[in-house]
Amino acid sequence: ATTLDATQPAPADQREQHELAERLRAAAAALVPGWLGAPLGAQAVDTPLGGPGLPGFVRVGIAQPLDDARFPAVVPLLGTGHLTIDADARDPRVSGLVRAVLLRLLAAAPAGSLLVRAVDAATAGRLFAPFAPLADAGLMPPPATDRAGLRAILTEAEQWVRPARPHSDRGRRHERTLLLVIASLPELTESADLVRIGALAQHGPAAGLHLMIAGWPPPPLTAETTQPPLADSTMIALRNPYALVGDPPGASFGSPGEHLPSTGLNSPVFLDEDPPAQLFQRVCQELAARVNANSRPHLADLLPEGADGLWTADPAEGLVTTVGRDGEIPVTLRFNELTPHWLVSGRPGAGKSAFLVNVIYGLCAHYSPDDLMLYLLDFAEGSSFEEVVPAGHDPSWLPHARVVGMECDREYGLAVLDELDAEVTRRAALAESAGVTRFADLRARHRMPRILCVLDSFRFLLDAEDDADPQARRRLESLARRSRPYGVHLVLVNRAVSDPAPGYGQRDSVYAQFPVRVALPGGGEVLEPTNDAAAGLPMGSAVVNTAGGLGGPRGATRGHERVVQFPDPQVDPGALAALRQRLWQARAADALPPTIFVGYAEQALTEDPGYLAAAAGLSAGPAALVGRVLAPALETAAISFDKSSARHLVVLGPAGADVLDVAARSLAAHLPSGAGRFVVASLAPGTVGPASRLAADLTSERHEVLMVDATGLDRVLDQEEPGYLVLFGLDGLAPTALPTDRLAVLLREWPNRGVHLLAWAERPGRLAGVLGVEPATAQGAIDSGGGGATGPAGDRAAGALVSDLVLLGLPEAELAGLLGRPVVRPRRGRALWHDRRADRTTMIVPFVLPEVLR
Ligand SMILES: Nc1ncnc2c1ncn2[C@@H]1O[C@H](COP(=O)(O)OP(=O)(O)OP(=O)(O)O)[C@@H](O)[C@H]1O
Repeated sequence: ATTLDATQPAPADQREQHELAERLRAAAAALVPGWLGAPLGAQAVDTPLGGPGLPGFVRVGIAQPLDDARFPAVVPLLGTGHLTIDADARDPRVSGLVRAVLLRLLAAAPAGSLLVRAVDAATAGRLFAPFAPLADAGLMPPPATDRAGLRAILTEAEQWVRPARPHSDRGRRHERTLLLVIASLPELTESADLVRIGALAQHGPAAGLHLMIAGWPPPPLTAETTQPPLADSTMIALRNPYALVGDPPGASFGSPGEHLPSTGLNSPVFLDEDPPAQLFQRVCQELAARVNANSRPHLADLLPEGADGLWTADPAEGLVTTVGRDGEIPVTLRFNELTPHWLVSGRPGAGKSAFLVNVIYGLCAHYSPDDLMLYLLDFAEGSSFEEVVPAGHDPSWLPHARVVGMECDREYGLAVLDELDAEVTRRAALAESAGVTRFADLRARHRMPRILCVLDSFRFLLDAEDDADPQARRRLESLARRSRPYGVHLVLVNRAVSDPAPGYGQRDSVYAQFPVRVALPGGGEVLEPTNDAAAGLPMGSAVVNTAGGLGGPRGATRGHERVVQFPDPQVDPGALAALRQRLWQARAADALPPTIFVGYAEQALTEDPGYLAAAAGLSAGPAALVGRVLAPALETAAISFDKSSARHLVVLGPAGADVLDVAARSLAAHLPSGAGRFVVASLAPGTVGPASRLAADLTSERHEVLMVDATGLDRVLDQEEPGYLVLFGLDGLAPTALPTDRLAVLLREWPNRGVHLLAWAERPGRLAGVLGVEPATAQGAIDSGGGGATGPAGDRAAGALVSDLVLLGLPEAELAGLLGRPVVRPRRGRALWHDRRADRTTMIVPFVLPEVLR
């Protein structure tokens, strides 16, 4: 300071001046690195944006105490006080400085941490035109250009400063700072407003508000408009061609008292000039992009904070999760007695899966698998639930998931509803015997999880062919109605494609059970027809309504409805996988993976747990495995052939040969090596190949195998030795070779000798009488043929000659004839397994042969 004070007249020793300038340059490099202090030439374009924290100092120009001694002139601003310039931005040096300082601060502050409000009356806002990209990012709205605009900004700034301002307004991540930049005041700004500015200067810094005002103090036109210098500000006074920089608030450039009172930096300062246009462009666009990316909610916002929060929530009164944010406010939804079920809709690609994944992960992070169990079913093509099951090299699964179904059949969905219904019945009985009515009380006596069942594209469940299936509707409605007090909750998800949309009105008996409505873009039909809150929703947002979609007066605040922004969990698949891993690692030692049902996938015998157990010598007795039962647990469809059971299996239908093949192989796998006796017959054209491959394979497992044709078969039909007859193409046998009545007699006698039939026929044809449901017909055949014993007429179980039928690819009429009642025809890749003894028909996914055998 002393040295600077000695600037004039020219110091005797200029070397000292140069050394000082050198030291000050070094100091500036440390104090205002990068954007804050470097010359804003074109070369600055590549400097990365952002910094570790709010910049405290900024360069305003170059001090030049001597012609050849220069150093950056640096002043404190953010975090300290304000900056005023005595001329307003009509002076190009001032406009250049204002834009340069603003650009430096924006570029150096962490993205989104600095908010700017600007006033520019003199050029009607053009001064700030290069900062326009920041408007959309919410960092800097278009500048105010008149008194009304100025007042609005002052009001906003006063609210910012007001001590009662709730914390949440300030952004949750960074403590944000507001910079009010006045490049030129509107003409005839009233003294009241000038006083407000003065007051803001006084109280601002403590609340994170700073001012940069060009043209302060304003010209003293009247006594009232005469303003003192702003509190806590560094003042810049323009001279020609340089400027003078006053002392910063609470500090001094000079050393007061030693010579004269300090009057600021005792050196002419050449103010920074207007930065090049491409610099504005780069900084503002990148900043806006970053802020947009940061301001989107993240999955982490929906999860409990830290590892301590995992699985600590109490489900007694309900399940709660954050589904998104309304501005800064997290919006939570519940599954409880008031809002037991949700209905979600959106057009394809509207983010339904994203929304669901958020909800599922949010709940699974809060509640332990002892408290929350999931059934997740998707009926359409899609991958909503791929996130919860093992994929690729990642073996983890969500330990809460019991059943995960993708591209599910209706039957599978209905079976899940039945399982849930049975659980509700069980819980109701427990509640009744305990004398309680609320889930919380029931759970206090019997620890049980809340169950959440998500049915994505649920309309497939309700719609059979074209008509709505009243049976499915009834089951869904009954479950939704009864489950309310027992902690069983449903989420129906609709992929809105139909036009006009189906009605989800309050009066509909099913949908009235679903008070929570979530409308994603294109999904407004879950709201009341008069409620247009979902019109024009942008991607990543949703209307959540807890009153069955009810609207309200336009513009009025609706307590039951909010528009939320929700994150896209796929933005960071690594984080999602890490969370799944964490939840998976935390599972109980005896936790079982979910049953995963993939509708389009084939079921391989060689991957079936029942088959694997049998192959490992762990079977309870001989059984033929024909597929997996289309029900939640996907149990193996096993037909037991132990000694006491009088079992025969006939597979009927065009594609049935493989099922017979699989059944015979699985049966052999249940028998100790060498203990089985099989007669394999190829009776229809095209069956020699599979029959002989089967015979060869059974032989190689050291079973006794006899391969025969029609003639050979005749010789073994009457023999006494126990064993299994595996007949490919039973309907290929000429009626003379095996009259129906003889077959009927044999079917009745064989079990007594330990002989069981496993056969495939393409069509029932003449066998229908033997296989069909009408005992009278079958009995008739027996009576007329061999005079065998008659069973009690009408007693299907006793009269059945073939205990088990597997039916696939047969026309509906033929199925109805065989089973004695109308049934839904199984689609490709599905079969009906009819157990005549139990009079039970079950939809199964029949096993396919391993690739090598096809
Ligand atoms: N919150 C979000 N913000 C922005 N993009 C999102 C958001 N959520 C999802 N997306 C994106 O939108 C696309 C569709 O999302 P998603 O698969 O969740 O939609 P969907 O409604 O389930 O689709 P579909 O009806 O085809 O199953 C994806 O590319 C996803 O990354």
